[in-house]
Amino acid sequence: MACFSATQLHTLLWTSSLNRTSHHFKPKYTYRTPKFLFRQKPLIASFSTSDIEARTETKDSSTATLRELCHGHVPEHVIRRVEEVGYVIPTEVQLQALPFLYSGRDCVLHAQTGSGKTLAYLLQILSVIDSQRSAVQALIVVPTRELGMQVTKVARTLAAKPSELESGPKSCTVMALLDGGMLNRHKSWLKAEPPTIVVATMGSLCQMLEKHVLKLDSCQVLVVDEVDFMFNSSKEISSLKRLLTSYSSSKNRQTIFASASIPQHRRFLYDCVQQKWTKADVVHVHVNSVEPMPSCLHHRFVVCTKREKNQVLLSLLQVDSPESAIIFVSEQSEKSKKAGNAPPITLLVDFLMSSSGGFSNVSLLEEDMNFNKRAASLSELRGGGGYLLVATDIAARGVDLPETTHIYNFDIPKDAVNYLHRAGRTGRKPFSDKKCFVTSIITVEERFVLQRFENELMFRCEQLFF
Ligand SMILES: Nc1ncnc2c1ncn2[C@@H]1O[C@H](COP(=O)(O)OP(=O)(O)OP(=O)(O)O)[C@@H](O)[C@H]1O
Repeated sequence: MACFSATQLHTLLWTSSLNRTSHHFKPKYTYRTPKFLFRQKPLIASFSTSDIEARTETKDSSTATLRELCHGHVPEHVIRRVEEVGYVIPTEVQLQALPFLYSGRDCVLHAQTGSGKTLAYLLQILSVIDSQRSAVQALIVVPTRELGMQVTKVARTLAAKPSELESGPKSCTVMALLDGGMLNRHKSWLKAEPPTIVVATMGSLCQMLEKHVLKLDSCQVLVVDEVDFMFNSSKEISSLKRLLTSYSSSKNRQTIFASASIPQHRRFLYDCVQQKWTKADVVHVHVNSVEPMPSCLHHRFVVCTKREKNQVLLSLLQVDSPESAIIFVSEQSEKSKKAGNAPPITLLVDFLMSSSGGFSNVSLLEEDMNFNKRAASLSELRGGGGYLLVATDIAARGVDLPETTHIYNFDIPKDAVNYLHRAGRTGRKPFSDKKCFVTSIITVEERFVLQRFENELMFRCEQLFF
């Protein structure tokens, strides 16, 4: 149990409660493919990382640069722009996936959070599109507006001309078609001069497709980011299947799926081929398959009662004094909403702001905020300086705030996959091994749930005692 006094805060002792030496646990969601599925020659090319290395004629991973990897595939002005932005050395997933992507194969990019999957698929898009042509040639589907805004920003940054190139080819246009956006304006834009790349949430995309405003006849690349989340969402699944099969055909496009978590991936790959979401020779690029989370993450937990949680969080923040942190809070239940209770996230923000610790700079990100407020909240954080973001799980998928060093699970994630994605909001600097911290505040009853996550995701969690 935790007790809190100012003196104790400063004499806090972090003690490991775990003496386990081995953590070779079997992930719960390892899917055993029924033998009959692969009785004949496998329909699916599913390679482990080493298989891919063996089949890829890339340079030695320690010496290849992004320029060398992109040469002959990506236009020179895009390569220069990539370098100007600061991407010089490819990450492992980029090194493994780009040769397959450039060959036109459909790919499932399955690699840790923060491993650079976005740049991998954007480079492929930029290698095939013709910026002189006015037609939607690439479509990127994302689960949230936040991720959509972020991907749009990276795509626009890479598509812009390098600073020294004033003349030269016209750069391609990128449209963000995200829920809550100004869809009427987008309709006129789509009719007048279709953009080259569209980044869309499923809801907005379907509206445009159903009204025949958006046409996918010229779409050469379709990306579904956070694919497991999309297939798991009852709201998205039927539209997504329609997009993959009715609105467009896998024969006429390259299909790329990306996520850090693809539970039962063999089953998923089998479905991809059977349902014709991809072509039969789809490649599964699985990087770091034995270590689902970045190794620079240090996982910790504190056990306390529900009533002590606020105070424990405050103590942790005072002791850690993180420069930039995200605190994850559960969404308010429908029952609590109906009862007219204040959302737990707002109560927590109020508590932090009124606490003696002086957290005046607390930002908030949750589902019920309007589009502009949500956009403003994130761009403020990206503006530089330290931040303390209190968020629901809408910030758990894909959001890239590389300065985040600490994650606090004020409420325990609902499953291991959710833990992985929340934890993955930190440790997002590909070539840095700076330690980042993920701390869960749990009750005694929740300890076994956290233990289950440890087993499934193969990590060890250290208990903090006050
Ligand atoms: N080659 C590179 N060199 C340096 N930084 C890179 C490189 N590729 C990507 N990054 C940076 O790494 C961070 C994470 O990249 P990205 O958002 O694509 O991760 P992700 O694999 O999509 O993660 P998630 O699964 O959490 O969505 C970003 O800040 C990005 O700018």
